[in-house]
Amino acid sequence: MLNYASKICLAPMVRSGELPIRLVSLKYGCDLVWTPEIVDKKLITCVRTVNPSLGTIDYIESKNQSLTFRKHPLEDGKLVLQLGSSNADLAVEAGLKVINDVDGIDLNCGCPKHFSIHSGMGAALLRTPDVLCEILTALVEKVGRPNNKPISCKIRLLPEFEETKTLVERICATGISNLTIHCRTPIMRNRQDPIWNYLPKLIPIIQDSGVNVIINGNMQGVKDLASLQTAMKNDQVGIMIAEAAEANPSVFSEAPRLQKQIVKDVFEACKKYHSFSGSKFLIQNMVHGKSKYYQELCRTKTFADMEVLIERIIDDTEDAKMNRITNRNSQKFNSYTLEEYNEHMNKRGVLMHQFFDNWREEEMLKRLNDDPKKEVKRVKVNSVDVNKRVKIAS
Ligand SMILES: Cc1cc2nc3c(=O)[nH]c(=O)nc-3n(C[C@H](O)[C@H](O)[C@H](O)COP(=O)(O)O)c2cc1C
Repeated sequence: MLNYASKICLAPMVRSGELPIRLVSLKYGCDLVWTPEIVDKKLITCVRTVNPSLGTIDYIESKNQSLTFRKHPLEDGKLVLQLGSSNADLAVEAGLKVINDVDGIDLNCGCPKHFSIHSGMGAALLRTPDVLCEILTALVEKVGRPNNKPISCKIRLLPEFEETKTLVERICATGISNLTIHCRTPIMRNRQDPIWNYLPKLIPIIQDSGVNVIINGNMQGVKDLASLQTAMKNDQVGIMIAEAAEANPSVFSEAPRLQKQIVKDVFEACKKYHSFSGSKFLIQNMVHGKSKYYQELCRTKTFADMEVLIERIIDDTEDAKMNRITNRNSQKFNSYTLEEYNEHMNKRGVLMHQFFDNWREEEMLKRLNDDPKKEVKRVKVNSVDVNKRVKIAS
């Protein structure tokens, strides 16, 4: 049975969390990988096929023969499939279909995008806790337990502490094994710093009910796991990374690779396992828009074009963007040498300590201001401006 404690994980990401990124993340030390959200109805219509030439298991949508999900044996013991659902029966049917090929099933309860919430899925489930818990209970009883596989879910915070706590208590009573908290409210965007105000009160409630916790929201690399654990004095909590890994999946390693090296790694996996258009999207996320290669990359039309370009990038020791580590978070791109990157990550560790050392219940449990148009009044734990942080905390 999958153990989620103290793990560093690749987040579910539609389009981005496809097999090449999952494989490269695992190569650089990621412990567990999530698939992009797959909607229950779509998964149900898929046909499972063994692909002998690639050694993969493929789920192909019967209507248009498109590849919905591809699993590689290197993912064995580490793969969580994320479902989008608003119906317990459909979730169970979809879960049973894939359960033998994955190590756990996760329910997406955090996506705020229209395509998810208009049909009651994603973040809409946070406002329909009866449906949310019915789906989780059904998945635990009918998919997880009979197959000895864990069920988990990923949520966002609600603006009020008490309503978040009540929801979390209900979710933990469904029998799930892990709860991932994306520390933003549903209307917040990734460009906004996540909010950790509720964590010191929420995490013990979750862990005391026997459920593991993973923290998501602007995590930037493996050092953040150790920093967060020591700052929180909690060696069981794990972290999940999305955008930073989308831009450079070697952030799971203590010494992330330069953009040009990582682009090469991802390209090799793409050529083997992914479509050209899907691959181009993945690689565009790794090439800084200000790199002189970005426009050329956008113009490539085949894997062969792309390969020629990537060889030129590898040989170029001058391009400042490709010869550094790009760390994308909160939709900002920053480039570092390895030394600068380590310094940046160490500063984050200091900030995490300061945040939890200075945490004050009466101040932190106030309603979260989640209006993206207003200056959010909260402690900016993720700013690297230590002095500013100290001023706020004092
Ligand atoms: C391209 C992209 C696709 C995403 N798709 C999903 C998804 O399928 N399921 C989900 O729960 N969250 C999804 N998310 C949200 C991430 O999993 C994560 O919660 C969010 O980006 C915050 O993490 P970060 O600050 O490390 O980026 C997506 C995010 C991005 C950037």
